[in-house]
Amino acid sequence: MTRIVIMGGGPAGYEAALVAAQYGADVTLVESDGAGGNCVLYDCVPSKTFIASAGGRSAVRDSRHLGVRLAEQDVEMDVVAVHSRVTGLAVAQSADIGRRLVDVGVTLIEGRAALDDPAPGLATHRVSVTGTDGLEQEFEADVVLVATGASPRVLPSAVPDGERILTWRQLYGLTELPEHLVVVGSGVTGAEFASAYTEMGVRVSLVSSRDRVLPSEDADAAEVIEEVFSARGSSLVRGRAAGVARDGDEVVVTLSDGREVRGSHCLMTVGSVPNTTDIGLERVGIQTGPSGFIQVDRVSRTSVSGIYAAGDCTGVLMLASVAAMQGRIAMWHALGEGVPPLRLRTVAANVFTHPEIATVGISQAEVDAGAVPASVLRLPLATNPRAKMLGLREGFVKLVVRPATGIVIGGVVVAPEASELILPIAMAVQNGLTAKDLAYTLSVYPSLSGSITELGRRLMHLDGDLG
Ligand SMILES: Cc1cc2nc3c(=O)[nH]c(=O)nc-3n(C[C@H](O)[C@H](O)[C@H](O)COP(=O)(O)OP(=O)(O)OC[C@H]3O[C@@H](n4cnc5c(N)ncnc54)[C@H](O)[C@@H]3O)c2cc1C
Ligand SMILES: NC(=O)c1ccc[n+]([C@@H]2O[C@H](COP(=O)([O-])OP(=O)(O)OC[C@H]3O[C@@H](n4cnc5c(N)ncnc54)[C@H](O)[C@@H]3O)[C@@H](O)[C@H]2O)c1
Repeated sequence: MTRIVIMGGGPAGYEAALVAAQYGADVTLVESDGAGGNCVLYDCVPSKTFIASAGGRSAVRDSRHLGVRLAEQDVEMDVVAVHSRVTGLAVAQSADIGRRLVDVGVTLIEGRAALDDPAPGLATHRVSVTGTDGLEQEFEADVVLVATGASPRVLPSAVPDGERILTWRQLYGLTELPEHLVVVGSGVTGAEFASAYTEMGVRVSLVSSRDRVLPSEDADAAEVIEEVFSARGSSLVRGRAAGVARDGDEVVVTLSDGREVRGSHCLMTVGSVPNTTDIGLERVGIQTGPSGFIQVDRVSRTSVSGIYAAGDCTGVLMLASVAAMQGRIAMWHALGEGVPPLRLRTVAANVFTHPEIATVGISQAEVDAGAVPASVLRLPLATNPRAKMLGLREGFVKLVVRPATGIVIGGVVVAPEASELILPIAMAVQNGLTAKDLAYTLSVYPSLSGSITELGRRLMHLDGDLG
């Protein structure tokens, strides 16, 4: 029986464990904080649960246009209830995952694991574990998966104190909503929290070191978010934070050009660093890149035979879905299953702002840069009958289609619940469907997804079939 030790129980680790157990391997999963890892306990799950509460308030505000009379200022956020729902749900989901792992026969150990081979180049590996109870154990393994995730990046000049200068993991300890929140960093994490707090009625200043929020996302989508953000009274401050300090009941964010942004609280969202120190990588000869990420190939192999790595510790698209797939692929590969290498081109991703931004495949930026020949068409949701009925004014659907074949290679949806609407486009990208395939699909009338089939109709001539 193949002995597998998995270090870390986030999506990469626990999904790998489920696959390995299904194949009859002897699986030990070592997790320091709780099954589900950071994803479930501190990052993805808590943030999306928090955002759901913000969405409740937005729904009340947005229903004004529909004739519902309820003053926005009368809708109060019970932040203690919100936070306790967030943490309660995270803990419950972690417990569910833990039970599932034990049910399928995985040995779950609470503790910190490190590679502990006596010398590099051995065929089997050794993992030492320091249990949360202080107990030391050693495990022999034919296969090891390193899935230790990542942690919030801390700037030496802006060290979180857990009271007013916070990482996203410390927000749920607050007993009141911030009066004025300064969010430093306008990547996905920063934009999501800036949006959620804005929707909750908090004044937000978002410090962005780049020309725009969400520099890696579709430019038209980022523009919509910036417009919504300023329409709700929050502000975007362009500049790089050089330091953050407390001044009585205030926080002062000093920008590199000397300007200051003051607020009641500061949320640091300046990225993540991989948890790859003190886990014995150098001992077995595993190389990390300049930022400390473990380098892996598309079947999750590290440079050392028998040791795989998956998820955020590899820096390959830091998403739960990708982490989980890397973990599964590692196990299929290690256990001799024929496995297709990881494909990043078909990953659907979503930014949970209000409205949401969902994307898949080739971006317009790649087309505009000449990297990929394609036609791009955008349809504002304002033209969609269902959007009109719902009173939606912002948002759009965009398709990226190959000329000559009409094959759909990318798309963007900016809409409430864009995360749900992106699936037909993701299926088209995954399966090589054409604009014509979308055009011939009967969507519900009236529906937001009707804009996707309508875009297909407008682009169907690109398949070169003059019929
Ligand atoms: C605020 C935020 C929101 C996000 N929202 C989304 C989202 O909506 N959708 C999405 O797809 N992605 C989202 N992500 C990204 C997603 O959370 C990560 O990609 C995902 O958590 C990666 O999973 P992982 O298994 O690699 O690691 P993690 O979830 O980080 O889990 C790794 C686990 O390993 C443990 N560990 C570390 N070292 C050791 C050791 N030596 N021994 C034992 N255990 C160890 C850690 O404590 C941790 O519990 C979000 C990220 C953030 C920061
Ligand atoms: N909905 C989701 O799927 C979701 C949500 C959150 C995070 N994530 C993933 O997690 C990963 C990390 O995202 P993230 O947003 O936490 O980090 P990030 O590294 O993507 O963004 C951090 C931002 O902070 C900026 N920054 C750094 N130092 C700064 C300074 N001193 N002053 C001002 N700005 C500064 C950077 O320029 C960057 O734009 C991404 O891969 C993301 O996709 C996904």
